[in-house]
Amino acid sequence: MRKPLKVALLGAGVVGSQVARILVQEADTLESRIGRRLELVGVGVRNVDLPRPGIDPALLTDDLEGLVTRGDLDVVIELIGGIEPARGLVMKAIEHGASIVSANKAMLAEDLGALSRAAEAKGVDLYYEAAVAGAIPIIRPLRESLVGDEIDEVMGIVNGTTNFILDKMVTDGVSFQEALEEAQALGYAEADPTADIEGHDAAAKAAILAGLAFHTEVLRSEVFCEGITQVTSADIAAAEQMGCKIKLLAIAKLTHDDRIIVKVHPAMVANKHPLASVSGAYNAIFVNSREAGELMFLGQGAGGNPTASAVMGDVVTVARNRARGTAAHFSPAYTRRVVAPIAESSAQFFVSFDVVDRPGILAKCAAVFGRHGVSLRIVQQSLREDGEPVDGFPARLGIMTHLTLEANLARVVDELRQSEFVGSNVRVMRVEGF
Ligand SMILES: NC(=O)C1=CN([C@@H]2O[C@H](COP(=O)(O)OP(=O)(O)OC[C@H]3O[C@@H](n4cnc5c(N)ncnc54)[C@H](O)[C@@H]3O)[C@@H](O)[C@H]2O)C=CC1
Ligand SMILES: N[C@@H](CC=O)C(=O)O
Ligand code: NA
Repeated sequence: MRKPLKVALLGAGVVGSQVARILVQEADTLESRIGRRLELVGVGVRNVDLPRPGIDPALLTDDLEGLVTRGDLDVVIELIGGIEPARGLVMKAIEHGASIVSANKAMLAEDLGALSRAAEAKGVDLYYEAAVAGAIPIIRPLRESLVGDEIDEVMGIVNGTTNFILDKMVTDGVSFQEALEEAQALGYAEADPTADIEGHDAAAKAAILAGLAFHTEVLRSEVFCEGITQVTSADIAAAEQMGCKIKLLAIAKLTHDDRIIVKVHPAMVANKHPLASVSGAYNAIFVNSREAGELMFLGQGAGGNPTASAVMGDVVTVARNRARGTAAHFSPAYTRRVVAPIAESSAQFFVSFDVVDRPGILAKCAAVFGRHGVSLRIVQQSLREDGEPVDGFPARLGIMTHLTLEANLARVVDELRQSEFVGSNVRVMRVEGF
């Protein structure tokens, strides 16, 4: 009989516990698919005394460094999350000859280049399908299936927690906080949910997607990022009135001068666009490429079981390579593309603000947009339903623009905020698919 492949697991939380279960329960099936048995030889945890159903207590250790440096490991599955100590442990595991499977987008968005080069130098694998959009196969399509094509744009919903929250607020009318607590209980949120709601998790995923799509290194710090904490129920109602849903989007696209824009922000998505109907913790990603045209990937973006599916897909692939004595190298950075500043990105916007109700005000407002080269697509005026003027401003204008530069829109908003005929509550939302 051929020797089993030795596997170590770091972290037995929401995802790690499911991966451990599958490794044990499905050992025979996995063996038949790999041609070698997978032997779980250690599970690195913080507290070895906690009961962990389905995991042999003898495998538990809180000495994660000792585990990854024991020298006989074939595969290390990193599921502790966060940048350190995860990065140091993964580097050590690579140095000691283990292939890596990780779901850790925070770490990868910080250091994918260095980790890929270290894995390549050592002749081991680095796979991370679960790091972006949970169960959805998107890393492999970008780095393998589409590598012969030219990608122009990647756009999608890549954070399950925020999609779950926004969806619940609309469909069940629950508060932001209630929806967040439910997402945490269901295992969708990061250990620190600020990463989800402030957009940092989506920004890390956007950096990874952009790097793969455009064959370059993109760091988390280069990604423009706005989360959903500033989205109000009034924004949600305004979006509904316009026939849209608010979604947190991650967008990476080529500019006309071969730079890239990488951004994460909430947007009003027209109901007719397929992203508007992506509900709960589902994620969806559009890829627009020159030869293939438009592709859409949809599935569960968060949760223990869906994420474990993606992790196990990588484990089987890496183990098969290992069994054949090979490794696949996907150094992402074939080129060095510049990430353009957000001010140079274009978008459609919905700008809403309170105004005094006087003859000629609409023209004055339109002139502000015109002065900064922003063309108007739809103009709506509504008097307050309760008839009560807000701070002396009885009417509210909602203006949807045509595609315009972020820098121009910022000048419009500055001027509106300084105008005596506009109230202080100026809201701006980017628009997609309208
Ligand atoms: N939960 C989800 O839906 C998804 C999670 N991920 C990623 O998978 C990874 C794991 O996520 P979850 O399982 O949800 O997190 P979790 O917080 O449920 O589990 C992480 C586990 O690692 C342990 N841990 C953390 N630092 C440690 C250390 N220094 N030493 C020993 N143990 C340590 C924690 O005690 C915890 O039990 C993260 O990188 C996360 O971003 C990726 C896709 C989806
Ligand atoms: N917290 C993340 C988990 C998956 O990456 C999310 O909500 O999408
Ligand atoms: Na994935």
